[in-house]
Amino acid sequence: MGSIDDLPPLRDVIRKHELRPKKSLGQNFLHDLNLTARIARAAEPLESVTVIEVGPGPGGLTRALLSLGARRVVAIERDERAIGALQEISDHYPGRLEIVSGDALEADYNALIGPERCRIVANLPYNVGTALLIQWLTAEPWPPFYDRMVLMFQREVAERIVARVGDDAYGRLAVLAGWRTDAKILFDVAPSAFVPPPSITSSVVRLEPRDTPIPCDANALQRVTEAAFGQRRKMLRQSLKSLAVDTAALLGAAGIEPTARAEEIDVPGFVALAQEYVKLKNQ
Ligand SMILES: C[S@@+](CC[C@H](N)C(=O)[O-])C[C@H]1O[C@@H](n2cnc3c(N)ncnc32)[C@H](O)[C@@H]1O
Repeated sequence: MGSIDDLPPLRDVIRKHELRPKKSLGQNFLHDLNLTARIARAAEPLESVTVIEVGPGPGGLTRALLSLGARRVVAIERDERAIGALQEISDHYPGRLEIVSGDALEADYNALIGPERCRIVANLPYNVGTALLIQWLTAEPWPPFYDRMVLMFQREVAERIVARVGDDAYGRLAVLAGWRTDAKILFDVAPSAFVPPPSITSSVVRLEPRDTPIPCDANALQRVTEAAFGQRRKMLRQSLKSLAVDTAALLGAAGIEPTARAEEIDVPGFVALAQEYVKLKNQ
C-alpha cells in the first residue's frame, strides 16, 4: 500500500472506526492510496477547485484529493459511522474538508458549493450511482454547477454511459450523457482493489459538460427515451404509444421513420423527438 500523507493506512482507519462494509449502502472500500491518487489525478488540476465527493466512506479518495491540492472538498456521506474517520482527515487538512452527513440524492448542490462551479469526484455506491448521474445530467440551469465529473461505476454501467448508436450498450443513459456531456472511460479497476471485492470489474469515467448542447427539455428527453428503450425491439410507432400523443405526427415532425427502432436513433434524433413531444403536449 502506498502512502500519500502521514495519516494511518486505510486498513487501520477502517478497523479503528469499525467500518464493516454494509451492502445496503453499496460499500466497497478502496484500500490502496496509490489507486485513489490515480482517480484523483483524473480530476486535476485541483488547486483552485472545490470538489464534491459523494460517499467518502473511510476517506481514501478524500485523502488523495486533498493531498493533490484540492482547495476544498465537500464530502457527502450517508453512513454516520464514517464521520469520525473523516473528522480525522479534516483535522489533518484544517479548513479544507467539509463533511456533510446525509443522502447525496437529497443534497442541494448549489447551496453546498456557492456561486463557483465545482468538480464531482466519487467512487459511487452502486445502488444509487445511476440515479445520481441522471440527476446531475438533468441539472438546471445548464451549464451546470460542475465543470467535470470523474466517477467510478461498475464496468457495465460505464459502457452504458459512453455507448454510441449501434453499440449493444446504447440506451437511455447513453442518450442523456451524450446529449449534454462528452463521456469517456479512463481505466478499469479490478475487483481485487476493493474490500469486499465486487463480483465484476469497475471503470472510472470522465464526463465533461458541453457548453451548448442542443436545446431540449430534460424531462421530455427522459420520457421519450424511457418509452423508446422500454420496448427497444419494437418499432418506434409502437413503443412511443405510451407517450399519449399522436405517434405518427411526432415521428413525422422529428423526421424519423415510423418503422425505426430505438437503437437506431442517434442523440440528435432523440433530441428532435423530445422537442416535438413538448410541442404536441402543449397543443
Ligand atoms: C463504493 S463506497 C466508496 C467509499 C470510498 N469513497 C472508497 O472509495 O473507498 C460508497 C460510499 O457511498 C456511501 N453512500 C451510499 N449511499 C449514499 C447516499 N445516498 N448518499 C451519500 N453517500 C452514500 C456509502 O456509505 C459508502 O461510503
